Amino acid sequence: MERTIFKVHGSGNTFYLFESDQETEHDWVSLTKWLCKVENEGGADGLLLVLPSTVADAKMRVINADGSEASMCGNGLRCVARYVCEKLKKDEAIIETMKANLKVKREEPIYEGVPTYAVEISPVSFNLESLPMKYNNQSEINYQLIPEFSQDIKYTAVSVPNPHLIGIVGEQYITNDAHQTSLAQFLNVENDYCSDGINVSYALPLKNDTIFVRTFERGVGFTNACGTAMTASALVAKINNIVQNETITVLNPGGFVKCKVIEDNGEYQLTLIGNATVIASYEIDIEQNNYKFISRKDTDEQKEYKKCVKVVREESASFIL
Ligand SMILES: N[C@@H](CCC[C@H](N)C(=O)O)C(=O)O
Repeated sequence: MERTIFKVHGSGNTFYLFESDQETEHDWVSLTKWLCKVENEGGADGLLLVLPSTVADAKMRVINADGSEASMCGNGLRCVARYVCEKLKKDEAIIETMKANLKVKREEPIYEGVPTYAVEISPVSFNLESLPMKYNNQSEINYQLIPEFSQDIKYTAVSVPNPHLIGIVGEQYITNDAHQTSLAQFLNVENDYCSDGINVSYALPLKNDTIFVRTFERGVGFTNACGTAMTASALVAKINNIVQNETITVLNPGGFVKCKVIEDNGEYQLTLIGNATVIASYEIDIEQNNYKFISRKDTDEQKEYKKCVKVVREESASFIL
C-alpha cells in the first residue's frame, strides 16, 4: 500500500508526519518504531499522526520513538499546524490533542524563508497529581532542591500537559551531560516518583530574556529540542525572576524558539513560536511488517533553516556551537 509521508522538524526535533482518515487504519506503534530506526533514513524522534476531528480542524496524535504515546508535543504541533493550515488554506486553526483543543497560527518568519507557527501550550498545572508525580506528600515541587536528585540544582515539576521536570543549572551541567543523563534515564521510565515517567530538562539562564534548554525526553532520549519542555522552562524562569521579559528566547541544541508567558489571575497562557520545516516527502509502502521507502523528494527548506541556525549560534554562547 503506497502512501505519502513527510519528514518534518521543529528546532531539529524531527518527526514523520502522516495523515490518515481512519484512526485505527494501521498499527502505528510498529510503524513508528520502524521509521525511527537510525538505519532507516536517519530515524526520527517520533510520528505525528494527523487525523479527522469532530471538534476541531484536525486531531494530532504523537507516538514517541519507543512506541509510547505522548499527550502533547510542542515542536510537533507547529509542524501539524502548518500542514493543516496549508491544506485548509487558513492562517489559523484548532487542533485536537489528547487533553485539549489548541489554537495554532501562522506567524511572521523567525528568519527569512523559514516557515513559522505559533501554538498554544495548555493546560498548565503545577499540581503533582497532574503529572503524575509523588514526592514527600507535597502538592507541588516549585524551584526547590531535591537532595535525592542533586545537592545543588533547584527543580520544578509541571505538566503542560505532558510531564516535565525542569532543573535550573549552571554551565557545568550543560558542558557535561552526565548528571542529566543518569537522572533522566532513571526518571524517564516508570519509577517511585513518576508512574508514567517524566521528561527531564536542564535550563541555563543566559540573559534577562534568554535561556538555553536541553531535554532528555521520555521515549526518545536526548533530542535537539523539546517544545513543551522549552515552554515549561521559560515559565519556570519567568515566575522565579530568572528572566524578566514576557517573550523569552530559548536556545536549544537544534536552533531556537520564542516562548511567550502571560499570567492572568494566577493562570498561565503559554505560546510557543518557531520553525515548522519540511525536510522531505517520501512515498512509502506501509504493508504490515514489510515497510519500505519507495522514493524521497527533498525540499529546499533545510538550507534556509541551516542559515538561520548559523546566525543564532554565532550570536550565542560557545557551548552550543
Ligand atoms: N518533543 C516533544 C515532546 C514529545 C513527547 C515527550 N517525549 C513525552 O513523552 O512527553 C515536544 O516538542 O514537546
